Amino acid sequence: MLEVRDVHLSFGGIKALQGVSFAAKPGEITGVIGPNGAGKTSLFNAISGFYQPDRGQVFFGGNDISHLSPDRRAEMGIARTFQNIALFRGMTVLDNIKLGGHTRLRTGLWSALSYFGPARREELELRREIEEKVIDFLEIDHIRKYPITILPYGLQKRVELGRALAMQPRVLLLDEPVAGMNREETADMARFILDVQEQFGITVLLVEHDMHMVMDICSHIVVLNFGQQIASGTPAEVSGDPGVIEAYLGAAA
Ligand SMILES: Nc1ncnc2c1ncn2[C@@H]1O[C@H](COP(=O)(O)OP(=O)(O)OP(=O)(O)O)[C@@H](O)[C@H]1O
Repeated sequence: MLEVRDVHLSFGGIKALQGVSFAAKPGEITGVIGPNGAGKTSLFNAISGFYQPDRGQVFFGGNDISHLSPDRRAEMGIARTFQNIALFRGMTVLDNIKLGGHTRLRTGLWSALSYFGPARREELELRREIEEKVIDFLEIDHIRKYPITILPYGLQKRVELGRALAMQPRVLLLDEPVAGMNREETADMARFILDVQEQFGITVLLVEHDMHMVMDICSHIVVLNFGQQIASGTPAEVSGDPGVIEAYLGAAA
C-alpha cells in the first residue's frame, strides 16, 4: 500500500533520514517511534510530499509517487494531520470538515463534470453524505456549528482527524495525535483510531511519543534514532530490542 525505500533527507549538515525503508501493511496501524529529533516528522513530510528526499523513493499502491506534489498525493488518498493543530481557527467545525472533502473531490471526474447542474448537485450531495458520516462517527454533531477556538484541545484534535477522514483517505498519517492530551482524551482518540482502521479499513501510519498507546494499537512499529531505522517489528519485538532500549535510555539520560 505505502512503502518508503531507502529514503535519505538532510538539512545542511543534519542528516534527518538516513536510508529508511519499510512498508505500511494495508488496513493495519503502523507506528513510527523514536526519541526527539529522530526524524519522524521529516519522514511524514517526505511521504506526504512536503519535503523532497535527497535519495530514495515513496511508493503508493505500487506506483512511485516520489515526484508528485503534496496536493496530488492528497488527491490520491494520502491524508495527514499535523503535530501542531492545523485547522482554520476562525471557522466552524463543519466548515473545517468540508475543506477535507473539497481537497479529495475537487479534481478529476468531478471537476470535469461539475460544469453541468446535475453532476454538481450529485457532488454536493456526496460531499454532504461524507461530512455527515464523519461527524456521526467522531461523535461531534453537538459541536458542528462551534468555532474551533472555543473547543478544548482534545476536541480540536478530533476535528482535525475529521477533516482528514472527509478526504476519504486510503492512508492516514497521524503526527502525534494524542500529544498534549489528558488520559481520557487519549483513550478516546485511541479508540477512534482503532475504529478508523476497523470500520473503514484505512491504512494508518502513526507517529507518537505515548508508548502505551503505540504498543496498544499498532500491529507493527518502526523505530528511528538519529535518522536511522534501528528496529522494525511487532510491539513485543521492538520493546524487547536492546538497541531500542539503549536509544530511549540514552535519550532520557
Ligand atoms: N526544516 C528543517 N530545517 C532544518 N532542520 C530540520 C528541519 N526539519 C527537521 N530538521 C532537523 O532534522 C532532524 C529530525 O527532525 P524531526 O522533526 O523529523 O524529528 P522528530 O523525530 O519528528 O522529532 P520530535 O519527536 O521532536 O518531533 C532534527 O535534527 C531537526 O532539527
